[in-house]
Amino acid sequence: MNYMFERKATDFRDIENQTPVIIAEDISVRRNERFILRNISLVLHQGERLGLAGPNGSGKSTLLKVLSLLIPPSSGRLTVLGFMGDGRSSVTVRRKMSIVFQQPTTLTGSVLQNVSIPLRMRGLSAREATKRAYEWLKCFDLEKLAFQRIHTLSGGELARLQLARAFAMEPEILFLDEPFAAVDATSRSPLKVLLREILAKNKVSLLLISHDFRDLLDLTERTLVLLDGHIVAQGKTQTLRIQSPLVREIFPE
Ligand SMILES: Nc1ncnc2c1ncn2[C@@H]1O[C@H](COP(=O)(O)OP(=O)(O)OP(=O)(O)O)[C@@H](O)[C@H]1O
Repeated sequence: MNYMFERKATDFRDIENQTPVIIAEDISVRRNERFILRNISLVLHQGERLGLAGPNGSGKSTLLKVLSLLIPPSSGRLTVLGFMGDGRSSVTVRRKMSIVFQQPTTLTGSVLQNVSIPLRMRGLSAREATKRAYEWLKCFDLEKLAFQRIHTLSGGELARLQLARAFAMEPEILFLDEPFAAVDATSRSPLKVLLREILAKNKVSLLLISHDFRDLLDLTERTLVLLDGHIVAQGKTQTLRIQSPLVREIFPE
C-alpha cells in the first residue's frame, strides 16, 4: 500500500538520545474495581512523535488524560517535563502542554477570540495575542473566518481551529485525541501534510491518538498499541504492522 509520506532513512532522528519529556512507570488506573489501564510504562522524548492506537475502549483517552495530568493514576510513577506528577506542580507543567480532545472544546464568540482569549489568559497583551492568533489562523487557512461565529463552523473548520489554538499556545508537549475525526477524506490528506510541516518546524513532542493507522504512519515515528488497558505492541510505526500479527489483526489495513 502506498502511504502519503514516504519516509527517507534520514528522516529518523536518534530519538532515544533526546531528553525524555514524559516518563511513565507502571501506571494503572482503576475504576469501580476494574482496571482501565494496567502497568503502563512508556517514555516520550523531546521532539518525538508518538502514536497511540487500539480498539474502542482500550484505554487510549484515559492514558492521554493521565499523561497530560488531567487525572491522577491509581498507582505508578509519572514524571512530566522533569516534574513528578504529584498535583502541586501540575499547573506549571500543564501550561507547557496543549490538548485537542475528541469532542471539540470551544468558547462562545468568534474564531479569532477562540485562539486569542486563551493567550490573553496566559498573560499576553491584547496586541500580542491578536497577532499570534492571526498567524496561527493563517497557518491553518482560517484567517478569512476570523470573525465568523464559532457555532457556524463546519466540522473540518472546527478541527483546524482546535489545532490552530493548540499550536498558538506554543506547547512543549502536544496531545491530539482523534484530531481528524470530523475531517472528511478529501480534506484529511492536505491537513496531515500541513500538520507534518508544522511539526517539522517545531520542537514539540507529540502524542497522537487515531483509529486510522494511516494517520499514525503519516505523522508518527513510533506507536504503542493498547488492548484492554495493556500495551500489547510497540515499535517503529512503519514496521509495526509487518512485525506484529496482533497489530495486523487489530488494523487489517
Ligand atoms: N471515569 C470512568 N469510570 C468508569 N469507567 C471509565 C471511566 N473512564 C473511562 N472508563 C472506561 O474505560 C474504558 C477505556 O475508555 P477510554 O475512553 O480510555 O478508551 P479509548 O480507547 O479512548 O476508546 P475510544 O477509542 O472509543 O475513544 C472504557 O470501557 C470506558 O467505559
